[in-house]
Amino acid sequence: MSSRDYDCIVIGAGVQGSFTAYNLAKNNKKTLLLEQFVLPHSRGSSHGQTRIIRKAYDEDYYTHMMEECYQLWSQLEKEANVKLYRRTGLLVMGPEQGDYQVFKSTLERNKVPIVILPREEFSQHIPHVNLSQGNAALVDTTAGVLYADRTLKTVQGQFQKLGGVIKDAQKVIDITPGSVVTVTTVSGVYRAKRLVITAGPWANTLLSHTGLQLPLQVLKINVCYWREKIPGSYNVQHRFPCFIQLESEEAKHHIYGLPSNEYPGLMKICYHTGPETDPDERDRQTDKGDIDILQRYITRCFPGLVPIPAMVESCMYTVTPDNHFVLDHHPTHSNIIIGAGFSGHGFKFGPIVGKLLCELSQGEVPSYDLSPFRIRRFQTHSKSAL
Ligand SMILES: Cc1cc2nc3c(=O)[nH]c(=O)nc-3n(C[C@H](O)[C@H](O)[C@H](O)COP(=O)(O)OP(=O)(O)OC[C@H]3O[C@@H](n4cnc5c(N)ncnc54)[C@H](O)[C@@H]3O)c2cc1C
Ligand SMILES: O=C(O)[C@@H]1CCCC=N1
Repeated sequence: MSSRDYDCIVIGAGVQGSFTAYNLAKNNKKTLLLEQFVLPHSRGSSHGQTRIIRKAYDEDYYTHMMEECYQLWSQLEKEANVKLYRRTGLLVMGPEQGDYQVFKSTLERNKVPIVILPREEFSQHIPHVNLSQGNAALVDTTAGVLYADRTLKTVQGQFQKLGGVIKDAQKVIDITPGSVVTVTTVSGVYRAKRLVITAGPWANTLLSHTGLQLPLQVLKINVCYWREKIPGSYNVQHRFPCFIQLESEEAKHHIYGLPSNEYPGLMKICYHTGPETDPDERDRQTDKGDIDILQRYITRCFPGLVPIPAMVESCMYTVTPDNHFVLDHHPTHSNIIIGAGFSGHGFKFGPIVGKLLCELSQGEVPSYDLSPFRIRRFQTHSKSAL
């Protein structure tokens, strides 16, 4: 095997590609992880300080996957001797009869420890928040915060310790499928028996070299931080939880937030959708409709925050029509595996996605039923040129 030949190449060193590469190296596969930008970078979907981890979902299969996923997060923390997760709980609020009931049933059915907060006790448990009229509230006590940038550094470091090779500033510009796949970057040509594509917002750009297009939409998300009027009111050390507002007067999509933590005195609250963007032109997208919605919601429900964002960072979602991931073999080239369309909720699944993409690439039976994540569900959308 020459130095340019690998058992497996992974394209894209975001959370999903990094965990996939790490799993491959753990399985003694000679693995190359290619990244277009110099690492670390803030131009994809995995950067920033924090993400929410939770078992509260409306589908059982996500809650099931999270059972094992929590263990994998904890294993990585032990292995690398680093703290990646902080338990805070997740406050779920929503109109009593809507999605809220579905979340509650999934949590109860799966015996996830929750606390129901009756309206009359709400403010005693969650000060400085107004529960909307007709809304109910519960806390998923297993939920918390993941340290995102630290995770990428850790998992990439562990991958390298296992002998894995990372080449950054190596944008892939061509892929030639075959029993041995040839991958051409701006500065080299590499070959492998198996290829995993985890290119986030650039998935379709890369897939075009393989004759496949998926129904993916790239959205720009304004990551807004809001200042506490009284410092500490929403602080992680004062046990303020993460939250999801499922529906609201202001918005059809979820609004979610994390306690003030990474930037003292600032709480992160975002809207779970945004305007469409070209990933290479993200900062030319200046639509602020999401910020208007957040300002109205914060004024009404978080009276302890100044309703003008103190800081706005940028991130991107790559969404599928049903908001479920794509974890599958390429329909024509079975040695090419695709992890895409994480639809703004994929970070927490990184360890399990990495395990599953590794299993798929090795032709093993995946540990979970992947039918919700198959490409063929898009049959009416996907434009395969093959
Ligand atoms: C604001 C925001 C908040 C979020 N909150 C949560 C949350 O609370 N909880 C949660 O679980 N999830 C959350 N998510 C979602 C989660 O962060 C994403 O699902 C996840 O980061 C997607 O990772 P990825 O590896 O697929 O993509 P990316 O991180 O974008 O990685 C893809 C990588 O591929 C590289 N690449 C692309 N093309 C090429 C090429 N040609 N050659 C080489 N490299 C290439 C890119 O540069 C990039 O580094 C949030 C996302 C955002 C934006
Ligand atoms: O995945 C998550 O937990 C966050 C919060 C809810 C909306 C999307 N991302």
